[in-house]
Amino acid sequence: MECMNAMSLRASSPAKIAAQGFSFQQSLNPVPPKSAFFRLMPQTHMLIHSPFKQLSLPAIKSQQFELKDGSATVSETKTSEGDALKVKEWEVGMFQDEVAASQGIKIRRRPPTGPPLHYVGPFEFRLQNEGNTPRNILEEIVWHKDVEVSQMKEKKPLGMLKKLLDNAPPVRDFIGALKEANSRTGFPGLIAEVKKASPSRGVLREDFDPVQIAKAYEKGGAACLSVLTDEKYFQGGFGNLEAIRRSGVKCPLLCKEFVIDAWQIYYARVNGADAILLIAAVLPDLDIKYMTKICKLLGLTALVEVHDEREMDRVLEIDGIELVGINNRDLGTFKVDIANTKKLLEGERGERIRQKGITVVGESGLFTPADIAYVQEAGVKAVLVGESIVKQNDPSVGIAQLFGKDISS
Ligand SMILES: O=C(O)c1ccccc1NCC(=O)[C@H](O)[C@H](O)COP(=O)(O)O
Repeated sequence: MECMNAMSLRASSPAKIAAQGFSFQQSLNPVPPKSAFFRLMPQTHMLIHSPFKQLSLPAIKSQQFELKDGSATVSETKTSEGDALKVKEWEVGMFQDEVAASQGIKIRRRPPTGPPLHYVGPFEFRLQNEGNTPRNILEEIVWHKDVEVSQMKEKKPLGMLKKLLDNAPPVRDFIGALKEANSRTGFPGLIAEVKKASPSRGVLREDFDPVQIAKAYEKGGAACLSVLTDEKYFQGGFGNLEAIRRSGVKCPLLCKEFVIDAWQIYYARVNGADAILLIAAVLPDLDIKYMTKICKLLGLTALVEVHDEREMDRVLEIDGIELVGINNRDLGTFKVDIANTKKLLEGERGERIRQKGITVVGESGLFTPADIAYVQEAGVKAVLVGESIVKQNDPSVGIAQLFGKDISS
């Protein structure tokens, strides 16, 4: 399929490059893996063409060659400091993807190859190819997030967020609230999701008032709330998180985001989050490790989400993880199967999780008391539920129906 887009390049600046991807690692690790991400390809560089960012053609005068695999390369005839930084930024991206792939992560963090260019008179076109087209919805979300976050960071740099931290509301104990609810009710502690829409289910609730829904959840006995902050794919927002926090709702709040950059953790904290989601299908081990440390530094709980055995095994190798979510939904295909929770908690793996004292959350596709009993039997101490309760006229009644019992007191 042919897609006609103006040629574009990623915007880069030393600050942006420093703030992207590895910045937090550099700040915490005195010896960053320089050799890896400052490795330069001699003479010839592929250019990144972001499908999301249309920027003016920079001052690289280049000659184009088409490779056998269909990707285009250009050889520079003139370089500047800015151009060199763009190359480095691309290399950081490629390095991240290589590391991620070696850990079984299929989600690429950014379009890894530039599309072939075609010239028709004065116009430049590009063809959609495997390299510049997201493979599934999760990859599309992550690529979009990459652009969104760099724009947000320009408006509110980390230094500004750090100053705002002084006035941020105190953090509440997310895991403590789940455990307390579990021992009080005998059911898994409920993380009730404030979600207007999702890519798999479309709009779940037209009359969506996040504060009203949050209050109903609290009244119905939710231990914690999960607030979708992604605007494009879930019709959520940080405004919702902030408004719920300001409304006086006492349940600790999970910022349900697609985190790809440590900056987002600070941003979540400033906007009233008590916990944040880290998705193992997106983040390599080192990112999870350092982001977990940043969460601890800020007092936030990290909910590390896995979907399969390999992701669970990776996460179990990382020290300091206290809360793990097993998503029953495959975020690439949307297939939901609650047996996934059971599968990942069986045998030696389950034993290891218990030994490590990790609290496990069963996530997605829970609709009935039988579903709750099934994942509880499998070993979860908490559940994360969206659709089945957010769709009810009165979400507090929805909670009672989900558990087959009033769990509010
Ligand atoms: O739900 C989706 O369509 C989706 C697509 C891509 C990434 C994440 C997605 N959902 C996040 C979740 O898994 C759910 O919001 C959450 O676990 C609650 O699930 P449910 O109770 O089934 O609404």
